[in-house]
Amino acid sequence: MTVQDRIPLQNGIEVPARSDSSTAADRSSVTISPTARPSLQTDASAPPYEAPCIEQPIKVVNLRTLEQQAAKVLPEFGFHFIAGGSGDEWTLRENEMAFDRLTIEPRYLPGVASADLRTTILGSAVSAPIITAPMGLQGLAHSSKEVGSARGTIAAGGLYVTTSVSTLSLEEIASACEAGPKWFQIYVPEDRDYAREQLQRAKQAGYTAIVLTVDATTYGNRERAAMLGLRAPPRLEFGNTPISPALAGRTPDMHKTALDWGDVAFCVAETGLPLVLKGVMTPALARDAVRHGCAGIWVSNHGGRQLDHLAGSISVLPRIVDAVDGKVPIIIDGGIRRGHDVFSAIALGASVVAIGRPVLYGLALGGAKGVEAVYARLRAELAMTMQLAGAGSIADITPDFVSRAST
Ligand SMILES: Cc1cc2nc3c(=O)[nH]c(=O)nc-3n(C[C@H](O)[C@H](O)[C@H](O)COP(=O)(O)O)c2cc1C
Ligand SMILES: O=C(O)C(=O)c1ccccc1
Repeated sequence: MTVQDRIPLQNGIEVPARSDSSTAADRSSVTISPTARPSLQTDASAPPYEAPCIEQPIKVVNLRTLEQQAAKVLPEFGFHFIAGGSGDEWTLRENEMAFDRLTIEPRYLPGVASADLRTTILGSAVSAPIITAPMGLQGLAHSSKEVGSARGTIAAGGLYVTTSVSTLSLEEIASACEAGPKWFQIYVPEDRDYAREQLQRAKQAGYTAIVLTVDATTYGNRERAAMLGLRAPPRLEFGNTPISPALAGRTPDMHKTALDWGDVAFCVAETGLPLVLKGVMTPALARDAVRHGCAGIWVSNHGGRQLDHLAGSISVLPRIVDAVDGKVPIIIDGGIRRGHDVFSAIALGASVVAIGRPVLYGLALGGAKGVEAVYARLRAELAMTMQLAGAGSIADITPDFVSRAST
């Protein structure tokens, strides 16, 4: 069996032939760390990594085929880092498959002239219930890095979530969001002083909520690079290196493994900002989060990149909605590719959805303009779904619109 034969084919994508000339010995140094710290290893002897740099409006037929378009412009390592999941990639596939098992029950003759997609999330107005999920190391996707995805998101009327493991600094990204809504997602650093500095910088830069990701206390079992023999870049840029001289030498991707509710309280105490808990997959955690004062629940399995064999995120949403009982808003991500996926998630009780990989594919293909085109396409599909299903506004999208496919 060749190396390529072992790669699961996702959405019809052919695994490209290896294009570098590294030896097996070189490749054996490119291992993905089995611990959370650091998250990804580099390969000092690999050739420089060159991300796409074209800025252009792009044609988005739909968000699913975008993956194949992006595979053509991204270096192999970057493409598989973005597209891949963990382990057998079962959860990665299940995220989309779980949406595919849902059906819509239309309400005809509702007298709806056109659909109004606008809504709000934690006090921020958005043009549609669609926001950008936090994603690390966007320098792998495009030379404009997070500035491109942030500009595209804000231009589309979305909300941008900056990750603490961004290529650019959280301040540079905040500037790119200008007056648009922005949240800061933190991987709590092991060093308390550095954690405090990051949180205070985020508040200072104008982020209006903290997202605390709980599903990455060690790095997931990502096998694509090893299976394909792909070499990691010689270095990975992290933009949020410490500012205070007392913290010199602290690495942005040294994350605390022993996360607990004390970390939730710490983030709230340091900033006074609303805290959204990301990675909630059980009603029990959702209930606890509400009890501990979280302002929002983010249902996510990290796009199938962390613990494999977690359920598809839409499968757990109804039970989490019941547990939360309307006390705080719910955000959901994972496999949202179609307007009817957004519609179903809202019908089942989410306030907004977040999209991950499609934003990076748009970024790779056209920079900020590419991201804007991704949003435009998904928004257009949602508007069409609402019009045809008979929902005039986001508030109109009630649970009776969705049922399980009886196949
Ligand atoms: C390349 C990449 C990097 C990611 N980095 C982060 C991160 O830094 N923090 C985080 O909470 N989630 C991270 N995620 C997970 C996303 O926030 C999100 O949960 C997931 O991508 C949603 O699924 P989707 O890609 O199917 O839309 C990352 C996902 C991708 C694809
Ligand atoms: O790849 C990821 O999913 C992720 O969360 C991450 C973590 C550290 C650096 C870059 C991305």
